[in-house]
Amino acid sequence: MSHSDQTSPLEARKSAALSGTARVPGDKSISHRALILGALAVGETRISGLLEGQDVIDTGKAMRALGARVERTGEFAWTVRGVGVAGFAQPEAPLDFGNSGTGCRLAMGAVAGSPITATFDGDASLRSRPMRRIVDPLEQMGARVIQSHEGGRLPLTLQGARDPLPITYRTPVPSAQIKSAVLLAGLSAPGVTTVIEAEASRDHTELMLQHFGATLVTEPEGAHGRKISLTGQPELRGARVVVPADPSSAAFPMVAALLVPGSDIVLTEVMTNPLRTGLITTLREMGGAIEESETRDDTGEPMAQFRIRGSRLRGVEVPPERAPSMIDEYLVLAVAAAFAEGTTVMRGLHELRVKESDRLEATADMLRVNGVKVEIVGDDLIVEGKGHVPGGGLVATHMDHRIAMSALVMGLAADRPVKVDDTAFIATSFPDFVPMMRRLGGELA
Ligand SMILES: O=C(O)C1=C[C@@H](OP(=O)(O)O)[C@@H](O)[C@H](O)C1
Ligand SMILES: C=C(OP(=O)(O)O)C(=O)O
Repeated sequence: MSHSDQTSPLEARKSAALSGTARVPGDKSISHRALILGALAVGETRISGLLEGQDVIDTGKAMRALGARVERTGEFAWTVRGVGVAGFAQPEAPLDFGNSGTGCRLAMGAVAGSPITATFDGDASLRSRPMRRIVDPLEQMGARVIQSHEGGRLPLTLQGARDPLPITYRTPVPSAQIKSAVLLAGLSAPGVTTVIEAEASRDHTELMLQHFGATLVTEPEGAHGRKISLTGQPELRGARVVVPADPSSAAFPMVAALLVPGSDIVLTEVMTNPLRTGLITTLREMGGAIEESETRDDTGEPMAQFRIRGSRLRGVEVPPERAPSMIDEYLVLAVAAAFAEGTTVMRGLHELRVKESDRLEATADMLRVNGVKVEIVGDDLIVEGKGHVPGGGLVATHMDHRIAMSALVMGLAADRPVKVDDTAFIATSFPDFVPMMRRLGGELA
């Protein structure tokens, strides 16, 4: 992304009651998958509601470089003409995934099942993130790392397998990115590729693979896990994909409306896949007034409308098994916890350390510089809620969109303004965050 050399700070101030109706942009996870499966399918895939954030745009560019035809046909409307399973062309230049772990890791899986060699790269944040977790299973399937930076990090050159082997793989951590990479590579292997996860992670890849014509069976595994078996070498056929609004983006106006007294907002068409709704469960346990209506399930993923009203929140304990269903939402939950009465304990957050930034440390710093008492104990985050937040701090974004948005939400309700050093990365996942929050009444300047 070119914006890493220009920073744009912003300040959020205590705002009057938020009101209005908004639809946040399309879901990021589904948008990446629609482009990648469209590129692996035969025929045309028509996507509506695609997230036009930089992360997804970078995935679209990579699919083009691998031989797919990717075109924008209208606002949030895109078509992809795919090359078929294992049909990727050799890219001429390194594939640049910018800030996006999802785009990069899912594309690695897809490339691992094609007889080509591709170099994967990204910005300084993505270059610092672990890739061994992805290439380990892909090497078991026959792909080979030709070159990588220290510790298996980007830039990394991967040679796809000529004859990929189907494997059974137990993911070492709950991660939809690892699971998806193995399944996408498994598309070109003969026989059944199986992924076993001890805790279920988001299942958009599984649902969309079936929508594109693959045969896949999901069974329960233990108390919270799943076993997913994909039959290899299907003919994927281009399909129509309707992308619902992203619950991870909806989280920001949702928490803002709970925190700013007297607020009353509506968020429409928010995806409600149960593997993504941990934040809503938690905010309701804290006493948040969140009403769901107009639930629909006609486009492959469920969605609903939410009315959110200003609420007095109380501290809660969030169990570790809930983490996969709200992994990207802990930053903004920590903000809600800071405004609650009482202590909130969020358990089992080790995966937060390997996101766009070390989100465990960054969240603690964000709260501390704004006068909130917070502690990290092992993998747990403990926030002492005092019913209000002093604010007045400058928050370091660390190339992480969710830190920037969380800090700005905090500033809308804190006693004194909260400033972030750089808002540029918000464009990776929620390009119209600032104008949308302003339309709802948020004071951002
Ligand atoms: O598969 C996906 O679309 C994603 C999976 C999660 O990452 P992990 O698989 O690393 O947990 C999440 O944090 C990311 O924003 C999107
Ligand atoms: C972790 C995230 O994304 P990614 O892994 O795709 O960079 C996120 O959007 O919060």
